[in-house]
Amino acid sequence: MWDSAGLIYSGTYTEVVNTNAPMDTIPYWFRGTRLNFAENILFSADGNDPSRTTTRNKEDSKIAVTEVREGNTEMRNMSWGEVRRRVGLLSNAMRARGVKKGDRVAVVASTSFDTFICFMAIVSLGGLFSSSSTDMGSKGILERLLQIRPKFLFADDWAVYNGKTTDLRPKIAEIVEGMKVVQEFEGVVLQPRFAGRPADTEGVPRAMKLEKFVEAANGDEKLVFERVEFRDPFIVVYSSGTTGIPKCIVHSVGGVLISMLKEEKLHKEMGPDSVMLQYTTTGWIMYLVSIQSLVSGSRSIFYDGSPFVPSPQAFLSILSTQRVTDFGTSPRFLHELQKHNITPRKDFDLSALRSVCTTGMVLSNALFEWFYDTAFPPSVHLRNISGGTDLAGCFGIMNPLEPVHVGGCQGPTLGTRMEVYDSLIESGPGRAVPDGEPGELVATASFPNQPVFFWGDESGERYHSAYYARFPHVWTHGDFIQYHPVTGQVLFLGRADGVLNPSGVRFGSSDIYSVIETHFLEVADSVCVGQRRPQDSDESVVLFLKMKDGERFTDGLVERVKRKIGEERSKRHVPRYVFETWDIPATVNGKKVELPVKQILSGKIVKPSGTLANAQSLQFYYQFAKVEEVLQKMKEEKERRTKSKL
Ligand SMILES: CC(=O)CC(=O)SCCNC(=O)CCNC(=O)[C@H](O)C(C)(C)COP(=O)(O)OP(=O)(O)OC[C@H]1O[C@@H](n2cnc3c(N)ncnc32)[C@H](O)[C@@H]1OP(=O)(O)O
Repeated sequence: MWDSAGLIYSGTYTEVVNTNAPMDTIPYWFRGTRLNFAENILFSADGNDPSRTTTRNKEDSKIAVTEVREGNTEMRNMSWGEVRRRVGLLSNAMRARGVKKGDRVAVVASTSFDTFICFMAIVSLGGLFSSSSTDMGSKGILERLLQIRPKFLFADDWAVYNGKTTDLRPKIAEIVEGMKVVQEFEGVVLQPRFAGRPADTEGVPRAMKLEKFVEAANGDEKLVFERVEFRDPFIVVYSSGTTGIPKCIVHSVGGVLISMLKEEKLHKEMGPDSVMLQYTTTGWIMYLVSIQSLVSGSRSIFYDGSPFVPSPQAFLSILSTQRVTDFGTSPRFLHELQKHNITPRKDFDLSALRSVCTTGMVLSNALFEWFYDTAFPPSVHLRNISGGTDLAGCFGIMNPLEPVHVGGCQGPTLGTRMEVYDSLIESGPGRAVPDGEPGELVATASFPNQPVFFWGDESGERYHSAYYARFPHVWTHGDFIQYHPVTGQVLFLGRADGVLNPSGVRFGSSDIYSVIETHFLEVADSVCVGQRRPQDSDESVVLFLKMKDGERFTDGLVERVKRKIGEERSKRHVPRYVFETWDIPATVNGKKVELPVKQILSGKIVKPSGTLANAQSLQFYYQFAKVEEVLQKMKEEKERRTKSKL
């Protein structure tokens, strides 16, 4: 890949990687080379000299990015020339305001041009970019920002989603208040959601408008790229587990670039004529995917808003009007189309469309069938992929050389030694299962896009325990998988941990527990799991509350819990069901155990592990495998009580 990828870099390496170093020591790849992320996105390499750049396939007048806002009424193009000029201007403004290599700039914003320009500007200086979406609550955002301590926060002034317009300034003001303790934080830059109509900064302390911020560049649009070492960091992304604050996962410039080029060139065959529309918010790793397609000179369309408003058809019409070649979406979106009998191939000109990529949750077999039987032209490549934030890439991925079979992903990604380990082995050296049997997804050798560290985790302990605690020197990803014995496709059978995943939006149960622990002192303990039974098309989040002695579980409490989670995290975090429980399974060491509860709710019979201190507690949860019956009983009970009161 190094020789053929077309990277822009300087320096040379003597060793690709030390293959004798265990992967948990995060071996150095391509040591001695220097490169810049933004430079590789904004230019192409000169074929004769990789340290020189050209604008080949990225000519000044060619359209680089298109911005489409909910409802399709706001649609704008930006050429490569303008992108470069605006990145130059903003990066010079940042430099003039003291931003330098290693500094962090965060955004809370939509997938707009402004966010993209900001991303490129900070990384052109050798700084780190980090984005959160506007639907996140201020508490969740602060948990991230207080860890990474950005110099500036770029934030949208307004958001439009589901037909609703929200003034984000009160939320931003709360964030600024929370950031008081961060010495290096210089303030907020408000990005205008409505082009040419920036909101005033009143009510938001330490804020200035974007147009004011760029004045510091004095009109200087010249781009100067700081080439950094291959494994220097350029982005921080986040994931939450079952305990503690979010993990701030730091990825390296070189690792992600080479992995991206591998995906774009070999797995996806993207080129300068490709047009990519990836539906995402800035809070998901798919945002990086919407940027990565630019590396090969493709055009990327940034959509902002709900794909269902004003109608799924309005959203789908972008595929034909913009001649989209590669569309990225989610199983949940395809399911909605199927549910509403929408057949894109009948209603739209999809002659440009080459592929539809789905990710985030398992794509059901029924959707594979529907996709080809009913919905999309047979020539379109259905590409289901799986990977994640932790690797800014994929484990299971598309393969243009082989057929698509129903279920899972076509195969493993190149350059990553992915294996399946026996899931019954809980610790100590792992063992690969015989071919075709299910087990834990692991990586047994270093790959370039391993994250380099977690921000703020000086000892490396959190990093180590996130991936390497189960099997020594082996990355355990947390997915149960199986290679199909005949086709070799990778079947994803579910998460091996308590990560929640409704509609493909992932978050950790700790996001929920911290809200309960902070605001609901009448609750003694809680357990939050995802329920997805064979008959369910999506995962439901179910929260159980154990009340303190003498405290009552009431409808009012449920309502307050849901409201608070919505405010502090996001509406996407709000549990579908909240029930009372009497006991929460825990290990003999007192650690709450979610997995058996999740499995029971999802219709499985669980053999309790010997490490459970209160195995009998599991019995209570079996009734919720038929949650509809529980709800019906509760309703009847309530009616009976109301009647007897009357
Ligand atoms: C390689 C890998 O493996 C990597 C990955 O997995 S990356 C993760 C990939 N995941 C995905 O792509 C996720 C796919 N899912 C989706 O895109 C969305 O669930 C969906 C768009 C399909 C569903 O949308 P939806 O039905 O509107 O629900 P959702 O978007 O969840 O909205 C829920 C609530 O949040 C609100 N909301 C969402 N975004 C908002 C925003 N920016 N501002 C304000 N409110 C917002 C909505 O208004 C809604 O509230 P109301 O009910 O009061 O209206």
